[in-house]
Amino acid sequence: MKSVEVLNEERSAGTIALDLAVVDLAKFEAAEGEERAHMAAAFDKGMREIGFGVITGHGLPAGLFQRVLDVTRGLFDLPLTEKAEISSRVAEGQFCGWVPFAADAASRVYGAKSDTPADLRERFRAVISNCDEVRQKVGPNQWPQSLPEVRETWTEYYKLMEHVGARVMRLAAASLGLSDWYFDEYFQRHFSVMMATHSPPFNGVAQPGQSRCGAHTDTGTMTFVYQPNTRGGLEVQIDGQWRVPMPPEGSFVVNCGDLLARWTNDRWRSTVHRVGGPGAPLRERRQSLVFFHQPALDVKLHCVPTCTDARTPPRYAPITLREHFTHQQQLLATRDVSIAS
Ligand SMILES: O=C(O)CCC(=O)C(=O)O
Ligand SMILES: [Fe+2]
Repeated sequence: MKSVEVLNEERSAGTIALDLAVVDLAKFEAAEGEERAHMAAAFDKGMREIGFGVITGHGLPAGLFQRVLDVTRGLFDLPLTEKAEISSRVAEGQFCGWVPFAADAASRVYGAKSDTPADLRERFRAVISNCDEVRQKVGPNQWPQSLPEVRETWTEYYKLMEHVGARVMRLAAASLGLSDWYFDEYFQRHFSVMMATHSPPFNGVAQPGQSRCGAHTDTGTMTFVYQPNTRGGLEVQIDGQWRVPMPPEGSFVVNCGDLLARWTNDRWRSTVHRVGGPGAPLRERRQSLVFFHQPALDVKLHCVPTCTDARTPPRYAPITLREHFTHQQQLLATRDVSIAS
């Protein structure tokens, strides 16, 4: 068992690539019989053993990633006074909007000590949904008035990602031996969060254990990460070593969060990861686009039926996403968090 602090201080293995199962979504959807079963099995194996995979063939238009990165860079480059106007800190309970550089630490949320150094990144988050309960949970979106293209481009990306998320959950269903549509109903009023991160070029000396985003697991179901390059980027902790996924250009790294691990009775793994840890190059500006695809807030998630049998009873009680958030906060407040290595 390693503490979060120890994980944060462990040096990046740097260039040791992490091999991930790559699934071409369009090919999967067109495949039949043995070929389809083979692709589903590869995804299942990746989620069981590593908790991470790669999605290609998602159909997002060429150039969209770069457009979103460009307009969002414009947002991050706004004067601080303008960014303060769209801050997520304007009101209690407000979630959408800009989060300043080094304002918090993902590891702290995960349970690290409160003096864990802050993450070397700023963020912007939006939830483009009309569902009442979703809006109530996150507050209004906070778009920069001087850059209308941010709202337009983000809306385009978010709408396409809703669809990619639903398609990947069909792949997930097939991988778990369920009917393809098993998860659809849970995502009807989904609570998905789009987030962009920005780490400006860093020439200073990072504090011990400081990174662009400290060691943590994701809370929700599936996370889709697009990063334009891997330098100073995502690192995944496998067998005690920090390893670097090397996804093909234009693809997503996809990972399983705590709630999906729970839903699958721990058949799938929610694996510890971080960004630009000690030893990683931080001199270049880094941006990433992260889409947390999550189910409806108030639908009970019962153990996936193919993940339990007479010898493997459900380990956890049914739970909703909203209850899961509360439950995790309570756990973090009380436990001395250590992570199995
Ligand atoms: O920026 C990234 O590539 C991923 C960040 C991350 O893991 C997170 O915020 O949960
Ligand atoms: Fe994460």
